[in-house]
Amino acid sequence: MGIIIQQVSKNFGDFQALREINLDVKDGTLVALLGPSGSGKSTLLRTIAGLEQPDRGSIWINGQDTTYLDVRDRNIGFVFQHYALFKHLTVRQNIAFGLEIRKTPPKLVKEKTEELLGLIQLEGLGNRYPNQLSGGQRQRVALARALAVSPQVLLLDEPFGALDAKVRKELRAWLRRLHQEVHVTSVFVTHDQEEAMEVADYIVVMNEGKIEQVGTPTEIYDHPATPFVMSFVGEVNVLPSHVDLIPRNAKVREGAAFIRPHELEIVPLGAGEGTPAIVRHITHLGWETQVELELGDFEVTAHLSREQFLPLNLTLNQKVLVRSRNARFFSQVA
Ligand SMILES: Nc1ncnc2c1ncn2[C@@H]1O[C@H](COP(=O)(O)OP(=O)(O)OP(=O)(O)O)[C@@H](O)[C@H]1O
Repeated sequence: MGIIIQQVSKNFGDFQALREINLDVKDGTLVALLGPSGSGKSTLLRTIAGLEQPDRGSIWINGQDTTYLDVRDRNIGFVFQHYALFKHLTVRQNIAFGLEIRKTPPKLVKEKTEELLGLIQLEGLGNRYPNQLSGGQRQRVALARALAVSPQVLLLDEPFGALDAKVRKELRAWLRRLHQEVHVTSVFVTHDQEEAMEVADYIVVMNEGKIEQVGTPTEIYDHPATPFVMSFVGEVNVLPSHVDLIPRNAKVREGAAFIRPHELEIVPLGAGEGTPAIVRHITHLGWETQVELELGDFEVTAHLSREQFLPLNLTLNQKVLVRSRNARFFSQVA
């Protein structure tokens, strides 16, 4: 079951926001729509929700054709970037709201509300008002409110976008655990590749209204299907394929070579094979060090772990050798 999107296109005037999207979101999975601003992520999410109508194509939710079904009849839970809690209701009343307007018996409302307060780990804060909560707590309440009515599908549009980096990171881990408990089919929009990697079972990479690739976080990172995906889901050096530092065992193809910074190795002069390079900048990033190197006409960026970096004793303008453990080739550049 889950969500099946078939040949969905959507125009805003002359602008094509979605181009023949085909996507299968398996039942009970958490899928991230990842892409740069304007790539069509929110439009696709809003189309699944019924807040936008596709111009062509169809959307099936749990076996039902919902393409033209009213938004209220889709039984979808929605969480937006900006907390849409009712200010004049307490946390408990906010969570209970959807159940009460559905005329759920009071005993059931109470049970469900307490269960959800436990699930979002805010048991002690049920009587507070939204303005007495932190941003992260408010988003947890928004999620509980969306889950209260047992939606068939949960849609989240940059739910942690307005929060600071530390809280975002905590909430990602929390959402992952929560999803493992509730297993509702969920689609999550983000432009943050780290967030998508950490939270999702599958990532859908979007660009200019099209899907570039669908895969697990590991598949997307290790086997990017296009230069766009390779560049979007992590840093990358793009070099002409004839450049020397490409590993000998790599099958050199036409086009450009894509090398991740952590795939580069630095070797002291005389200590092995490699392409001569000059150290131009060293930046300490905490758990790793970024070294920018000049190789004739090109610059490359290497990321070294502390263990790799310290024994090298690198200094600015030092001559070194550089080589790559890996490279991928694409015929066109992103
Ligand atoms: N109601 C609308 N009318 C006209 N153009 C729109 C409308 N909604 C979206 N668009 C355009 O469609 C494109 C895709 O927008 P969308 O919001 O889906 O992108 P996104 O990938 O979610 O970007 P962001 O991360 O910035 O939210 C954008 O160029 C946007 O300007």
